Amino acid sequence: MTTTLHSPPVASLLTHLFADARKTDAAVLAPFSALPADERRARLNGDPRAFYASVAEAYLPVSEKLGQLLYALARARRARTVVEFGTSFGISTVHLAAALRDGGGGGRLITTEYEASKVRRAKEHLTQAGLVDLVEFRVGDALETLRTDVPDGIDLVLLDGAKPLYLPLLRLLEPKLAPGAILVADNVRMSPEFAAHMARPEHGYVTIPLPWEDDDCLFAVRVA
Ligand SMILES: C[S@@+](CC[C@H](N)C(=O)[O-])C[C@H]1O[C@@H](n2cnc3c(N)ncnc32)[C@H](O)[C@@H]1O
Repeated sequence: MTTTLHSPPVASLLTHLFADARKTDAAVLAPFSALPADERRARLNGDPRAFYASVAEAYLPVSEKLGQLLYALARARRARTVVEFGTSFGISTVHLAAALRDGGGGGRLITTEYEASKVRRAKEHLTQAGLVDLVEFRVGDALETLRTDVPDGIDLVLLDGAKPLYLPLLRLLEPKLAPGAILVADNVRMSPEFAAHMARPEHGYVTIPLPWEDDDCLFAVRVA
């Protein structure tokens, strides 16, 4: 049996998007990578809106391995309600929406992104993948776009936007999480407050770091 993720239109779209991301991001991020380390750190730790606007042409995608994991986790959870922070051009969104499709009962994936131009491209990619009907795109700052009209019983959350927002967003979404909900947070080393919060069992999560060679992720399950 072939999954939607591995079916020709989606698999070839993802192959193309990951290849384009490698090429595009190398070019877009070259001036940033050439900066002295302290300047790079200052920009990363500065105003996130300004940083992401300065690299708005970059995909900054999840890795191929993390994409596969997101699909597998959403399938294992039989997810119906998924929230994603950080749409970019929709690579992770395609993986998550494919899992909703293959879960059989449809579902709702709410994804949010600052940059309207990125959302337009993401919508095109989800349309090409035949998955756009499962996705609700919200343009703006996640702290505002996810403040209202988020359903109860969230099965899975992907945190992959501005790192200082991980903890405030967790607090915003926590009342809506289903028991046993899954959280995946990428680049957690850049969000030490969030990582410290999640590491304390009294906060209601069992967590496992996924320190892959090209990732720095936290996998967590809501157990409170
Ligand atoms: C690492 S990229 C997301 C990559 C995407 N998950 C993928 O796999 O293709 C992070 C994205 O989050 C967006 N972002 C960062 N902070 C945000 C915020 N506060 N609200 C909405 N979007 C934000 C950025 O513009 C950027 O496109």
